[in-house]
Amino acid sequence: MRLIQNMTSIAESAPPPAPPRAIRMAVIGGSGVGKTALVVRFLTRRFIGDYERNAGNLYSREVQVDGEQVTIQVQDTPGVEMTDNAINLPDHVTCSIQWADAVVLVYSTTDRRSFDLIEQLHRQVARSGGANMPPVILLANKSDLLHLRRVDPQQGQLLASALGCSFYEVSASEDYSQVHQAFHRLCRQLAQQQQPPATPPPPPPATSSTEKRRSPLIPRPKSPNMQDLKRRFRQALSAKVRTVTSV
Ligand SMILES: Nc1nc2c(ncn2[C@@H]2O[C@H](COP(=O)(O)OP(=O)(O)OP(=O)(O)O)[C@@H](O)[C@H]2O)c(=O)[nH]1
Repeated sequence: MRLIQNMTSIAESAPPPAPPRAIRMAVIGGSGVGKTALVVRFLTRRFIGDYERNAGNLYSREVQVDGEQVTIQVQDTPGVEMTDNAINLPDHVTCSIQWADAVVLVYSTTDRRSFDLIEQLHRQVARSGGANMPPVILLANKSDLLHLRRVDPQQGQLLASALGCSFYEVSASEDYSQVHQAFHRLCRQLAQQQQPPATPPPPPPATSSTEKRRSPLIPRPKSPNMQDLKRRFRQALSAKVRTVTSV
């Protein structure tokens, strides 16, 4: 009975399990390129044909990444427009770029203007990330609409290579596996980046040649223990008494 009580109190005092790690992604691109369709497809497997114009919804879902339970937060953003060769970046998009750990840039294969936006959007991400540039992937959506194609796959691939990011041509409406593969790869990339290093960092270099680092093989000098101190104290005292009595 007591054993059971003890076990219960141990179980009660155990710390609660840590919440799953969160991965934050922002999906950015021109208007109507299929940002919402892609996010919903990735998170729910479903393609829903019609959405209201996007005001910037945040989606959240727990998924398995390399065996680890991870919370993915995906920020859908309003479409970016271009006027007179300059992009008009809504505040929501700027904030989402700053917030995100990773960015998904999207254009539509049927919309040349959405493709032309990508370079400038990437520049914004780079400017915002500074030295900590977040990982980016480039998605060319609506690949099923062959008769309406305005951007060749090679052009997308070339642009992605120039920007140093991965490239996927996908169709939110026709192919779940492509969409999943693209987003999932980004999740893995992020999860690996966020892992603490597997090996301990190397020791700092010695500041001068005369300064020697303590080798783990050289034993530390022992500090005297209490027994030892008491013994030495008694010895000193009896020696003193002997000298006093001998005077
Ligand atoms: N054929 C086809 N249509 C798609 C695909 N993806 C999205 N669509 C359609 O494209 C339209 C726009 O899709 P959305 O997901 O609303 O695009 P968005 O980029 O979120 O749009 P905004 O919020 O207005 O910027 C919708 O009618 C979708 O059904 C696709 O892969 N293939």
